[in-house]
Amino acid sequence: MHPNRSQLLERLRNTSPRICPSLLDCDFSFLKSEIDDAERCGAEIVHWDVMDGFFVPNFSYGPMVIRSLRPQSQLVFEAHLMMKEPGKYLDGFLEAGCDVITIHLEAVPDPTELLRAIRDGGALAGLAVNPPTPIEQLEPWLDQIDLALVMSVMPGFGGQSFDQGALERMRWVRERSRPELIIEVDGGVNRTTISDAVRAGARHMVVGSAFYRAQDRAAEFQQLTQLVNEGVSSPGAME
Ligand SMILES: O=C(CO)[C@@H](O)[C@H](O)COP(=O)(O)O
Repeated sequence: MHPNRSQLLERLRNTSPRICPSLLDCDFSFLKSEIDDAERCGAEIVHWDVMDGFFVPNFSYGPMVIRSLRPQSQLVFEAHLMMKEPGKYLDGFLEAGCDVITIHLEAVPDPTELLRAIRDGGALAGLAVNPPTPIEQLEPWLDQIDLALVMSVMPGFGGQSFDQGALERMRWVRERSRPELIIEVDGGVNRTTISDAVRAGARHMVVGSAFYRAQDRAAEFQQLTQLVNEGVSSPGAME
């Protein structure tokens, strides 16, 4: 295994659930300090929402922007590729220094080759599913991924409401996957929804608007962390 990959897996596997601020809701004119602010508040990971205007009806940023910020931060960079043709640009994201790269099953119905390329490139491989996609479609790939991203909104925009159906879908993944698979949830995660997400098995909680639009981000991060810890220690929580 690529040394970075094995070290990263070890690091992400061994600790409790984490909050992953989503940069989609930050102030892009201060991108570096917005990433630093996530770190100041206690984050270990930032979530880059990459949108191509085809897979989702919105644009954001690409590998050049991520590459320019990579030397500026020690945080784990996770790229969520909301792209119709992620394979065309995968090398760019690997070269940009992304630590985790997640592609969508809806965009790549047979992701075997791309998942292998992500892992061979030294990153962790994630596979995402949108709310309408039957969760059973993940099953053939569970052994080929490091992270399963269960979307709790239709991707494209921040600030949407959490789809409660994601809870059952995460439980489904948790029951069928090896314990070290990271289950991630993304969309509408906030003080109201985060504990249920943890109880359903989420280990990475992507939080956009609830963090970046908070009046006091450090206090919000702390509050969310407390709710995560309560979710972990309550009945039905992940092992
Ligand atoms: O991938 C996406 C949206 O497509 C998300 O990462 C959002 O950016 C999360 O924002 P909130 O729902 O937390 O406001």
